[in-house]
Amino acid sequence: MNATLVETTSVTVRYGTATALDGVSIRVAAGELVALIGPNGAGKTTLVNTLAGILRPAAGTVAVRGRLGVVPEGRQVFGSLSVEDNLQLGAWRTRQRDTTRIYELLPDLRRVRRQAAGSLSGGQQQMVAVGRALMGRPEVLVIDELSLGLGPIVVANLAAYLQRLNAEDGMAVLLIEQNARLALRLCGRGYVLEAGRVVAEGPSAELRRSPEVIQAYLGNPVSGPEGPVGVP
Ligand SMILES: Nc1ncnc2c1ncn2[C@@H]1O[C@H](COP(=O)(O)OP(=O)(O)OP(=O)(O)O)[C@@H](O)[C@H]1O
Repeated sequence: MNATLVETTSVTVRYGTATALDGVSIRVAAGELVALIGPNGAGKTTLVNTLAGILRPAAGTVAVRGRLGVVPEGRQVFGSLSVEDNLQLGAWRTRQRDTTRIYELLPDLRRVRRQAAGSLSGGQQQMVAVGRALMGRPEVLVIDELSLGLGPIVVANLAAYLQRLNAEDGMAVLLIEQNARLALRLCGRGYVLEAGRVVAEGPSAELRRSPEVIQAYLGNPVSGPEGPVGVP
């Protein structure tokens, strides 16, 4: 079994008296693509912020053993800064400021590298957010809603970049998504989070056959092997 990079064990997180995560245990090993799906309010962003160390669990443990990169919900690019400067900010930890590899991976960004990030489309801003996280050379990338507000072609392109990074660099990904169809196609394994609890987990192929998952998230069975992701 590959080394564990990210692991939560029975993690509970509260906002005041409200429990947002209730005994959540998940694991991401080196080289894995892992999906975490769930409806609005399930606790997905709370989990991301807990992994990032922004929130502290009331109970349980969080272990992050590899370099962690985070693409936060809503992208949070610096709108008045150029694309290049946004990417450079991602190098604060490694101080390796060479953006060549990022533009190789995300060639659409090269063309707009001098533009203010705030003037870009939603899809381009999401690429900036991904590129900025990649500048930290993460061993595991946590993405909070890759597909939010983006068209299917942009999402398919971004998914293909993630597959490439996973295949070429062995980067692990924890993909947190409301688009279950996309997440369970892209990732080999997944978790279903509902009302702060993991209610199902396993290989994506099994989750895609689960009547509960089909009813709640997919609408109809999704067949075929994992990726490459076409139209989500
Ligand atoms: N700052 C906060 N203060 C109080 N309650 C919060 C806070 N942030 C989130 N919550 C509550 O915690 C629960 C989980 O919220 P969270 O944002 O983690 O869910 P989510 O799965 O990311 O939802 P979405 O898909 O809508 O972004 C929700 O019931 C939410 O109302």
